[in-house]
Amino acid sequence: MATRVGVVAAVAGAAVVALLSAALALYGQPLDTALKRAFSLHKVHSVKDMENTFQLVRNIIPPLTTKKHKGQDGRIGIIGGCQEYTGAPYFAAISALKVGADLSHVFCTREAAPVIKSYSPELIVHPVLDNPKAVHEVEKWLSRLHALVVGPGLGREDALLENVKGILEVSKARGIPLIIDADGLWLIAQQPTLIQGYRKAVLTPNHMEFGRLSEAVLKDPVDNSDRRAAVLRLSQALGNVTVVQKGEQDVISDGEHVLECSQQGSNRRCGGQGDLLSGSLGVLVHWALHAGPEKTNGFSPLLLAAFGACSLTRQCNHQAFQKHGRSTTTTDMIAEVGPAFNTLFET
Ligand SMILES: NC(=O)C1=CN([C@@H]2O[C@H](COP(=O)(O)OP(=O)(O)OC[C@H]3O[C@@H](n4cnc5c(N)ncnc54)[C@H](O)[C@@H]3O)[C@@H](O)[C@H]2O)[C@@H](O)CC1
Ligand SMILES: Nc1ncnc2c1ncn2[C@@H]1O[C@H](COP(=O)(O)OP(=O)(O)OP(=O)(O)O)[C@@H](O)[C@H]1O
Ligand SMILES: [Mg+2]
Repeated sequence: MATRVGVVAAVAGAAVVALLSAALALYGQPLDTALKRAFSLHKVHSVKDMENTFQLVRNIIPPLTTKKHKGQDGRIGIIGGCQEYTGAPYFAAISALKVGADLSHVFCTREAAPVIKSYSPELIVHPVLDNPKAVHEVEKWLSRLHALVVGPGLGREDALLENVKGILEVSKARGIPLIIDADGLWLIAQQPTLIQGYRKAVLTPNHMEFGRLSEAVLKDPVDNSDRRAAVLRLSQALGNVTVVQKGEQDVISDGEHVLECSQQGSNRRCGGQGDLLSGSLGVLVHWALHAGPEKTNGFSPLLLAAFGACSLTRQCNHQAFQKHGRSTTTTDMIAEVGPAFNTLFET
């Protein structure tokens, strides 16, 4: 299989950093250069790691039983959808359902709502995001939601971003897992303190978004020569917020470990694939946190969820490309969510 998992044994961070700092003081190297060296020394690539990680993802998938009521396998909220972008929140919300969530809510602007509703009768759509009481309108639903995906198709209008700031604050106060994507990451790049130290958050930047975030948080340009070190460093600087840098390989870190997902996809890069990823991740994060430590074997639940969502998105891309080639679109990928999920996780 074409997946490689690079598990960077990141060791008890503080002790290592202290040791390195001391050593570096002697040799006069910058700390981050040495950290990169140290972590690349600990890299392990093996089929066994890959299979172990897939097995842990399989462990977090809730069984389908006759005893459950609607909602138990996931109630996911998407914050996004404005005049320009209605496809992105739809892709994220429908992907959450196709992965296995029971209910998927979209909180969008008034004019985007009828459009998004018209794509699918399966989605619950709230036209509240440009309402002066948007924070209150979303907060009313938070006790019923297991995770929020913030950003697909949100746009960058100041008034909307101000409302989303409030939504992030009330969600954090309730301990709701947050997946921040697309224009949600634009907001975080303006104000990194909004997410600083919140360990139930996963950021899913593409190439551009990662550059903006890194420059905002670390105050220097990204070093693209070592993506693992760059992702690890950003996660650490954000106080161990999990970061997924999407690309030719997806690089995932919680500031302690680094995983790499290179599940075979295709060379087709149509828009919306990132939305499929963030919507899927909303469900998998809920499942991973709900599964508990005995199922995750002490591994970070968010890291496992991210690895699962990346593998799934890439497998959907691979399968859709087999059928549609260059004409593959995200809608074709969404049709592959069920079969791809079975291929990867239902053994
Ligand atoms: N159908 C829809 O409604 C879609 C809406 N989308 C939304 O569009 C908004 C903006 O997202 P973007 O991702 O375009 O914004 P970004 O500001 O991150 O990206 C800007 C542009 O950079 C380019 N780019 C990407 N990777 C690059 C690389 N490796 N090197 C150089 N350039 C690169 C892309 O062409 C992209 O258009 C978000 O709200 C997003 O959710 C997208 O999700 C796509 C689908
Ligand atoms: N060069 C690549 N080769 C293989 N897979 C890739 C490549 N670039 C991105 N991907 C995959 O595509 C998915 C989406 O990543 P991408 O960088 O396109 O996100 P995005 O720009 O946020 O997408 P969106 O259009 O939804 O906003 C991820 O699962 C990633 O693994
Ligand atoms: Mg995106």
